[in-house]
Amino acid sequence: MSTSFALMGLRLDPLQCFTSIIQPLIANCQNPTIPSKNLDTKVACKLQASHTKAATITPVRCYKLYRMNTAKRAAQLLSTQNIRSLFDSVEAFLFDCDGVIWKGDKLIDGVSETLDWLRSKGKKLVFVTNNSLKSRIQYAKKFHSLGISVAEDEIFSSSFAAAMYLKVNNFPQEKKVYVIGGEGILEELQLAGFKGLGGPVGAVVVGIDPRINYYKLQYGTLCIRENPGCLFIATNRDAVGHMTDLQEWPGAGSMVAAMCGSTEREPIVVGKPSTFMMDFLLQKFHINTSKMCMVGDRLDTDILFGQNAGCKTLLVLSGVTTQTTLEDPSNNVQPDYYTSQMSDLLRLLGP
Ligand SMILES: O=C(O)COP(=O)(O)O
Repeated sequence: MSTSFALMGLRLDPLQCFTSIIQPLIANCQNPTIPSKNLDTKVACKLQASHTKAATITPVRCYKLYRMNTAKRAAQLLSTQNIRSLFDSVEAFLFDCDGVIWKGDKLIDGVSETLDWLRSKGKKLVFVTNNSLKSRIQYAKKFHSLGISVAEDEIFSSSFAAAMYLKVNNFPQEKKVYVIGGEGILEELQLAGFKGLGGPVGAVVVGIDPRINYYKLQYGTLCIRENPGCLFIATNRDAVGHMTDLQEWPGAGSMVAAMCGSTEREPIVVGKPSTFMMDFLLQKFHINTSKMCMVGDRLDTDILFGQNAGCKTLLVLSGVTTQTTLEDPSNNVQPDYYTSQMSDLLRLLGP
């Protein structure tokens, strides 16, 4: 028998109740355990929040706690009062690139000095980008051309994630991968031993593609619809990005949406907010995620990625998110801190 829940005048089915209320609540709890996922009869989870004992809770109580929890956790403006505790508790800063480090090919003010200063203070620096146009090697060159020294293995791009997803899932080398996206994906696939041309196609990877056209959509659609078991992988679903300094342009989300429309399938997303890349990051940096701070300009990718992985989170307003969006009542992703741009770390704490 199926059950639905009435919350704030809305009727939610058990799955909606779980994904929109209980999951976010669990993500905010320190030590969650879910004894039962049998949502048809009764939704229950054990909650170990800082101020309550473990208890079985109903969806309504869950919702109230969730509201209390998020209300308490509204983002704090980064200031001289709170920055020290953040800084001292963090061993690694994870930086998103577009909107945090650069916009298009233009470096954001103060980035270079701030990164140098963080390194001089012994902080590990990691760069996590959803933009799949470049491979890790190409990103290292881009950093270099902008006067910043970053090693290839400090960069985690969604192009790399797409190739690693196939690798860890033992994608057969004899099958081919059709790519709607940029050179970065093809280069990472090649480095991982996969081929992008010929047939039979066993996976379609979709990322941002400035040369998207109807033929590519048709070929990708045919592969997914006609080849049994063909994987549909999206590097990311960012709505927009700063492909140039002055404007926001359609992001990979628009190409992925086109493929969802024609295939009537949902993709496996390997970029932020999925924590798939975190496993690779942890192989290099043996640091507990609670000692990491994810710095990003998007709530639904960067900040959610940080939160999903258990990192501290800092939103910068130098990219796509405005303070109005952050404070809008419809926004349910609250970072721990926010500030105008990443160089505020240096301004508030530096010499
Ligand atoms: O360009 C994009 O779509 C996103 O890139 P970012 O993750 O570096 O912000």
